[in-house]
Amino acid sequence: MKEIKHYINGQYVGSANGKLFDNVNPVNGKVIAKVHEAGRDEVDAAVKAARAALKGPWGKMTLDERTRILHKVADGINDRFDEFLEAECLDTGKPKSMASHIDIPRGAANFKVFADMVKNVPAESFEMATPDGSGALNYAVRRPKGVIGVISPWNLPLLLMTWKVGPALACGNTVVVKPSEETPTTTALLGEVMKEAGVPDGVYNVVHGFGGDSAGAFLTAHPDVDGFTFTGETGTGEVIMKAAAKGIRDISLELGGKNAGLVFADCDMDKAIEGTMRSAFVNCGQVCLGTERVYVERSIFDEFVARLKAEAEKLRIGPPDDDKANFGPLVSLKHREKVLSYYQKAVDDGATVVTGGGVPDMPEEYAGGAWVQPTIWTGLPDDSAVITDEIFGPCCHIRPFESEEEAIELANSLPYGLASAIWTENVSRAHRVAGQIEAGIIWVNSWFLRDLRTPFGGSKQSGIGREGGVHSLEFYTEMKNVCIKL
Ligand SMILES: NC(=O)c1ccc[n+]([C@@H]2O[C@H](COP(=O)([O-])OP(=O)(O)OC[C@H]3O[C@@H](n4cnc5c(N)ncnc54)[C@H](O)[C@@H]3O)[C@@H](O)[C@H]2O)c1
Ligand SMILES: O=C/C=C/C=C(\O)C(=O)O
Repeated sequence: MKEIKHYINGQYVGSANGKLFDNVNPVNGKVIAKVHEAGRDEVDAAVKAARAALKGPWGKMTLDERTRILHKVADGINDRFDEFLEAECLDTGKPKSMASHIDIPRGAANFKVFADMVKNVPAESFEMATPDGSGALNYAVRRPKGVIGVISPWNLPLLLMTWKVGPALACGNTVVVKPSEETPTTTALLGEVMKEAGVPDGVYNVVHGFGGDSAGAFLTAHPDVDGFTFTGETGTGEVIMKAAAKGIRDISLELGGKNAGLVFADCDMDKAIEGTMRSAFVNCGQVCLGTERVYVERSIFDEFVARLKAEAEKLRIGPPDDDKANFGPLVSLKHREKVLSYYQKAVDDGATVVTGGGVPDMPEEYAGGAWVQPTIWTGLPDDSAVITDEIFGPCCHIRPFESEEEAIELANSLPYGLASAIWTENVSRAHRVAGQIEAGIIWVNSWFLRDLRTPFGGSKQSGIGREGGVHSLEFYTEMKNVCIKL
């Protein structure tokens, strides 16, 4: 059986404690690899290697050399596109048609975009007067933050990990990555690409394992890590924030959401249906930006529900290799248990199940997989846990609203504030509503349309800080002001 090892100081190494855990294919429940679980020793070795590389070749490299190497990393991902695609789809079960358009290309783009960006960011300077009349000049320079701990989730594994590693390395930092225990493979494979591209040993390190009392906790407790960037659940974010407080380490947190879609009667219904379909069901609903609460203006409510139901029932469930399939399984049976508990809760709370609500019949070979039906509800009270909790499954609840004010109030009613989608052809309304929604990312007549130069992150309990564009550079560098008395 294939083994997935840590990548430390440019070498693949196993765990000294001999602990291995299963990597399971969610399409059929079969074990596809055994993964080494890091103990404190491996985490310590990875942090030491990262510190040494920072002081060594990586820290001494010119910006030109560094960014040229990062372009080679991007090219290396593209050269081995099929291997990355296969690995990502085995770990997650997601359709190849999706991963080949989103996950893998973004894995490469995350290196290119930030490599180019760091070369083009101006520094500040201020001239000032002094009492003696000679004046002074201030200028700011950016320096790498240091060793960065990267902790990433399973839903878009390569995309979300490289979204952090790309800018971190472009800014001259070194990293220790702890990928999700559910999806270790592409993060491990990237080590080979780093080596081939000429990234010095110790710059990119990977330790595998779980969160609490395992690699994740050991990494966040390690005193020689200078900052942490984390994407995952809000509750985990709180734990990591506490760990980072020890030693006053900086954090960037991209956390959970319970995003609202607002559909106004003046929308283009075709666009609203297409976008809401994607936002509720793509990646089997496992996208932090996804819409689990859909609010629709009363006059078009019945038509919208009927059309979304018709489209959801056209989704084709199947494994990654099925070219026609656009809907895969959830990431694991454990996650399915959670999603199904909300499907049950919806019924208990009096929902009308418009479509789905259970587990689809699958052929024998996929019976052990984490399959679940795309599901739409109406009729739930606003305080049902189905409406207030992030489910992270292929489901949404649709509720009518009477006025713009009510729609905004409903959208803002939860402690999350990650993303929102507004569907209207009225430009004034679009600006007005976008201005009042409490979320870090607002899409108007679109969803998950990404320009990597833009600020990305959540407000309220959906995160702290922004990544993307210069905001990533803000987090991954320390600014230093030099004041020269003339
Ligand atoms: N805001 C965003 O940009 C964004 C993007 C994608 C996913 N998410 C969120 O991620 C969640 C789904 O991902 P998940 O289930 O993998 O999240 P998770 O929080 O369970 O795990 C994320 C990572 O944290 C690690 N971890 C868990 N406990 C830890 C601990 N005590 N110390 C250190 N590390 C620990 C895990 O092993 C994993 O690598 C959802 O809530 C989703 O909304 C947010
Ligand atoms: O599941 C969450 C998706 C996050 C997407 C990004 O971080 C991105 O597109 O950069």
